Amino acid sequence: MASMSVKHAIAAAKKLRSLQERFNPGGSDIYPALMGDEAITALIPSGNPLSVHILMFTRALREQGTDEQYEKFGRRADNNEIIGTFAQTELGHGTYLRGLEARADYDRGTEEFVLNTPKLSSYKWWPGGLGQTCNYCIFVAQLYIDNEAKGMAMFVVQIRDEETHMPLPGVHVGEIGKKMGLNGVNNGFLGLKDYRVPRLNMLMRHQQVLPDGRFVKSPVSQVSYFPMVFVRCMVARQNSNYLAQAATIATRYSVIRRQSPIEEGQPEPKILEHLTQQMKVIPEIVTAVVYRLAAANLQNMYNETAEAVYRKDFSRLPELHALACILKVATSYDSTYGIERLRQACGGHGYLTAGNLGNIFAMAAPACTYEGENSVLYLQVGKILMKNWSQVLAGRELMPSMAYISECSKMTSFPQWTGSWECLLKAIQYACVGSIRLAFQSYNARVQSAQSQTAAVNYSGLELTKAAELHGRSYVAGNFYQQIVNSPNKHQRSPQFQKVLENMLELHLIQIFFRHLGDILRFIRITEDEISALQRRLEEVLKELRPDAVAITDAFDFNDKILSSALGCYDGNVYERLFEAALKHPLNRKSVPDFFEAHLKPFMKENADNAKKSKL
Ligand SMILES: CCCCCCCCCC/C=C\CCCCCC(=O)SCCNC(=O)CCNC(=O)[C@H](O)C(C)(C)COP(=O)(O)OP(=O)(O)OC[C@H]1O[C@@H](n2cnc3c(N)ncnc32)[C@H](O)[C@@H]1OP(=O)(O)O
Ligand SMILES: Cc1cc2nc3c(=O)[nH]c(=O)nc-3n(C[C@H](O)[C@H](O)[C@H](O)COP(=O)(O)OP(=O)(O)OC[C@H]3O[C@@H](n4cnc5c(N)ncnc54)[C@H](O)[C@@H]3O)c2cc1C
Repeated sequence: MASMSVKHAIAAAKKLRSLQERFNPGGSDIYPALMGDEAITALIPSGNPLSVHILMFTRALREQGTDEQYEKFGRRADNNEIIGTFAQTELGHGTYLRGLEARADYDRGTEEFVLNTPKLSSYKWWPGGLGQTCNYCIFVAQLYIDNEAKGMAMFVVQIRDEETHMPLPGVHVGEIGKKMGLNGVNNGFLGLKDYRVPRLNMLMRHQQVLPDGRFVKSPVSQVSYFPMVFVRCMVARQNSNYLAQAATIATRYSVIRRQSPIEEGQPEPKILEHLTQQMKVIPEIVTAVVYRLAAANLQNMYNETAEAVYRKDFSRLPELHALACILKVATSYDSTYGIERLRQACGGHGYLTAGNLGNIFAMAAPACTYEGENSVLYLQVGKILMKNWSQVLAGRELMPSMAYISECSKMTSFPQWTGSWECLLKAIQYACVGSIRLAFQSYNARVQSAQSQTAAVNYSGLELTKAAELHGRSYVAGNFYQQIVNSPNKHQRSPQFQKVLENMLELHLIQIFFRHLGDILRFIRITEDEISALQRRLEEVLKELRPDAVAITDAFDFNDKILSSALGCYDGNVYERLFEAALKHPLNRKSVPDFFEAHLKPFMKENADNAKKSKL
């Protein structure tokens, strides 16, 4: 499987090169890379062994290395002359970066770094492509000068001979084993023993070690985390894509499959006529659209911030970090749960490999873990919200994506309930700010009672993650509302198209309202009649969107090869394709399976003989 994946990945990387030359000759524009990776990722159901090379290795060389280091390593990596990965996570640590054990000791006598993974737990473990594909990596280690820890640093390390691909002396490298999915990625392990690299193999755009061993600190230590921010932004886009693929499959299947008359004596309807089926499928279509728009916004913010960082302007890093965390978590959680809901909406056939929903789930699910485990990133955002609440209390302005927090903090109570879109959006934001306030009271009380910040974060963790989740909902719903209601190109849309978009906004806001009704009722008084009115509107908007469901998913424009699903094929010949896939199963090559003579027949005969004996 790994070699097949590498073969496909190389073919797509060549396509990527031609895309790059067509779209942006000689440039390093990321979009062809992403499209290439999107195509590679979609066309290789077992995952792309070059993903981390494309998305992290090449970018770290560009963003963390000096111009000279880019010339020496980065250009060859961009040109796929060398293939690398990003080796940060260890067997013993993934989340807690300050606990990483791999070390780099500076030897001023030879102007080299001596790299070691001192214990088994220090082995790098998980990096994509590390097992067999890569001959280089970015090796993340704790930097030591005269045995004094200086923090994390990144090193360009060659791990295999470029001609023979043999591991170099001092390198212990291999595959970590079978996973739930992505088994074409050859995630690997890496141990280094007294492995020496020249001083100039440490990426030094932001921090330096001079020949005499003097250390020049980075102006902003977090800029070394920047490669992770990029992938978090990509996860938001990638996982909204996976959800869109699953929604396309389930929607098409739901208008082919007929089951259970709604009226006695009537013919069996398409299952998408059942209201409960509409509630399983249509909200997922809308969620895919909502996150695709949010991910595009985030991508633009990433590009602007990356350019600013290149100019040593780090001012927008904190906001990008907060948004990248919140969107990576929200899209990976909601897409993973959504794909499973869509699989279940396809009944038994949804469980067949030929439907491909299981594989899409297996591709989407690890995004809840990699690039920052989701609850850890929620806690990270919770901490940032605490800092921002202190700013609110001090009357200071907040970053643009948190401006609503200041506005809501000035409201002494929630205005008269109208049920309008603005009202629903404000309710979600108001509940978020109420949750932030409560979390802050708990957190601050702990800090005031002499608990350390880290301990206070831990013991306030449930409230911090709730506040973070509601902040994510507020940001995503607010972004969708702006794009539908206040977009500058709204007038270019046909009235019919605008109506479909507004129906999607209606559904998204009501769905989020009901999902967080408990959180909202904690801070806002809403009557039973007002809630029942929203229930009616939910049923109504599902009915309104039902006729557009297929057209919206067709607009995602996935061809049959990308969907790779007998349930979601464009021509709708589901049963013929399921049967065709079944007949291809190896067990159907013979009428009598080999195990009959070897196992089943003796087993049945032994039971029959025993039965006869017991009668005698
Ligand atoms: C479909 C189209 C797209 C095409 C396909 C795209 C596919 C994309 C996805 C698939 C690709 C590849 C496959 C998967 C690759 C996966 C690769 C990996 O997993 S790499 C390893 C990832 N590991 C992590 O993410 C580690 C998680 N841990 C952390 O990030 C940090 O430990 C922490 C943030 C949890 C804690 O940071 P720490 O410094 O230890 O401590 P503090 O929390 O106190 O933070 C101090 C200070 O720094 C700020 N901060 C933290 N992180 C960042 C950051 N990233 N950027 C900016 N600022 C940061 C934090 O807010 C604090 O600030 P203060 O002001 O001091 O409070
Ligand atoms: C498919 C895949 C691909 C990957 N690719 C790469 C790669 O290319 N390069 C790379 O370097 N890494 C890679 N990783 C590793 C990935 O980045 C880590 O698995 C991830 O960062 C989580 O760290 P961990 O595995 O140590 O989990 P842990 O941090 O051990 O998490 C276990 C549990 O502990 C909890 N926990 C941890 N810390 C805290 C805390 N402070 N507060 C509360 N709870 C906490 C977590 O929430 C979680 O529930 C990959 C992982 C996967 C699954």
